[in-house]
Amino acid sequence: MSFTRDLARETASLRRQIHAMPFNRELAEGQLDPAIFQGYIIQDAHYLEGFARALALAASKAPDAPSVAQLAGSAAGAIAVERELHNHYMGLFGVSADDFAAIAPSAACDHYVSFLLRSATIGDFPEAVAALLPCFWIYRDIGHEIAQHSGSENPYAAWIATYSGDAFDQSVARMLDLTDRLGAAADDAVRARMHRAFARSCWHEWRFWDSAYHRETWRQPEPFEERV
Ligand SMILES: Cc1ncc(CN)c(N)n1
Repeated sequence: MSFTRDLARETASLRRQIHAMPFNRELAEGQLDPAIFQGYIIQDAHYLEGFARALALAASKAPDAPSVAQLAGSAAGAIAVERELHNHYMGLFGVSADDFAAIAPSAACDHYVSFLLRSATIGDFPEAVAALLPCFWIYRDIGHEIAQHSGSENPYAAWIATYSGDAFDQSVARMLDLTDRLGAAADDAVRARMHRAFARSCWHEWRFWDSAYHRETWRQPEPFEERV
């Protein structure tokens, strides 16, 4: 069994739950509340910047030039292609650059990005790649599944087309191939770290959609009066 099949088998239950999330079901039907999608897109724009930084950090640790080029290319692609998608929806929703800048990353977004940056900084190269893989793989699978059931009149068609399109497929295939090669060359300890990093990022993907759907904000302490 290939290493990525093994990763898929171990996270199958969580990944099925992600497909069944109300955010993804309602998006597929074109019924997702636009206010929820708007909040998600704003958070995703924050996420993408951190994701691209994590890819660039991982690229700097790659053991060979083709892997450096692959990860650095994915970082550039995330900024160019997915940013354009975000700008498209922010334009539709009337969210200006200043509005965007005034909205802080959510706790879920901050947590996910921090995890990716930590994996790419403190972790070794295989661990960083395993942490980054769900960002590619889960979106491809969700994009394809939704594309099968949804039409061009869906208000989220541009989002669906991006993640079910050929360009995204190709970048996912390259990431899967890289992970398989790293998994095959790794010893048990490295493979165990890769499994942990992969599973944690799958959980972060679930959490990101869950948090967007419930429009979570940072919990704050109640106002507190000092007694003198
Ligand atoms: C949270 C999240 N994860 C993954 C992707 C796809 N790069 C994304 N746009 N947003």
